[in-house]
Amino acid sequence: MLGLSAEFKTKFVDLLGPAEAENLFKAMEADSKKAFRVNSLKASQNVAYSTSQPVPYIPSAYYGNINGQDPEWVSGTVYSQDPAAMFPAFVTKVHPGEKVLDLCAAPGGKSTALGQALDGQGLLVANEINGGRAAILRENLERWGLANALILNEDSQRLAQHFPSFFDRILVDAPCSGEGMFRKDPDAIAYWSQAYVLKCAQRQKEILAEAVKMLTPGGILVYSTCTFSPEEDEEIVAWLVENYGFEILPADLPDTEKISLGRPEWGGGLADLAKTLRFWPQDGLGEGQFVAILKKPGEKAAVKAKKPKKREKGRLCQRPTPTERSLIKEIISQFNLPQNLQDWEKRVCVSNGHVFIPAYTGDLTGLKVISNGLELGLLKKKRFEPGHHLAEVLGTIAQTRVIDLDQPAYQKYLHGETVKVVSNLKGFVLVSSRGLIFSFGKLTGQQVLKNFYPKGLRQFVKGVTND
Ligand SMILES: C[S@@+](CC[C@H](N)C(=O)[O-])C[C@H]1O[C@@H](n2cnc3c(N)ncnc32)[C@H](O)[C@@H]1O
Repeated sequence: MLGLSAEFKTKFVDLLGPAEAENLFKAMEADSKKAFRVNSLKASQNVAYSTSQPVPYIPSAYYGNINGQDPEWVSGTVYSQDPAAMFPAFVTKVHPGEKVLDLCAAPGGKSTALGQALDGQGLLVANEINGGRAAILRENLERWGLANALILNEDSQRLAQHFPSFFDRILVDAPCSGEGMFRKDPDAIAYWSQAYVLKCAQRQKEILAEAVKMLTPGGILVYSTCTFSPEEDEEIVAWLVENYGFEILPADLPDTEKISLGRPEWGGGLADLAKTLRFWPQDGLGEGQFVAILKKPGEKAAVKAKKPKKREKGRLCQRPTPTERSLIKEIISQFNLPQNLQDWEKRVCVSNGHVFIPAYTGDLTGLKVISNGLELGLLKKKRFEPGHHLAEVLGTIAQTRVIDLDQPAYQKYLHGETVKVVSNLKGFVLVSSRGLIFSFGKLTGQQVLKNFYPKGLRQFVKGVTND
């Protein structure tokens, strides 16, 4: 038994009527639905999981459980996600080349989908206010093979000062009272009260007020929560319409019993609230979710990034010396490069030995940057060592310098051991298992594969998310 409070039950009996409320309470007692998305950016999407039960509407998404030790997860070929939580990024309808902000991004389920839709062109800014969660966000985005993401650990107010009217699309997947997560996370039940719902609603308005400033006129704001309370859903959307003149857009999904609509009567009678989406556990698609698509008034105008001052520019991007450049090239040129990295020599920067290709070249002064673009690797004394992020990005196209490990060798490698292999290759190679690239390694003359799987990730192998 979940132990729903009397206050919660009374509230939802009043809202839904006794019969429908009983359906909701019953569904909350059932097992949660598990699903995963397959990463269309990766060269091999050959996953060993069953794909016989697709999630409706979402491309390459299937019901089923995944294991965080499997090469599918470790190589960023799949992401474990609640099926209903796949919809906010899907209905954001990102196009390659756009500037997209995921304002409340960690652990990154929705950011992986937004970045994937950009297909290597344009910019994804993924922001998370909590430092520990921002670090996990970085791991998940790197694993996904995204080279064009700027990851920030900021508060929405400070972000808004840097990016006025800048983004074409913004997703605000807001912190909420989490009623839709009750069956996955019983702690959320203990935490729930009507006072907490109202506190969350206030925080959502504060975050959204900053998001509005960062959206270009005519831009798209997608607002989502994983909660059912109208104070955090329809009422918030009605507030956006009333205070900022947003237009509510339809999601354009074919009718289905598995997706319900927003309730105009729960948001002051605004008829267009019926264009918003509600996912209830009793509808059988996934956990609880609310999604609204909103268009900001005005015509789109091209907005350029704030240029860094000359002094800052030099600090942000120092070009490698000719010697450093040839050390980097010697390694990089051994691998096939995806289209968006062909011109890496023109864009490469060095900062404290870190060699990277920035996703964003505008002014970032004063912002907490977790990572900017693609980290190619590290310059050490007279050598260049390619980084893990690069291995994940190289996994997006076919490669020839690859050592594929069988299951026992793969397990050893994940735990940081060296493994013996039979190969004529020497030096840096990509390492895969079941054909899924997940790391760099270095082959010595003795056919020993030295381990380059990052130490921090070795502990995180079990850390599969399901947000
Ligand atoms: C619902 S979760 C986001 C889940 C995420 N979108 C995903 O799909 O993986 C909300 C996140 O917002 C963060 N958050 C809370 N207040 C914030 C703020 N003012 N600005 C940015 N993020 C915030 C929380 O730490 C939490 O990680």
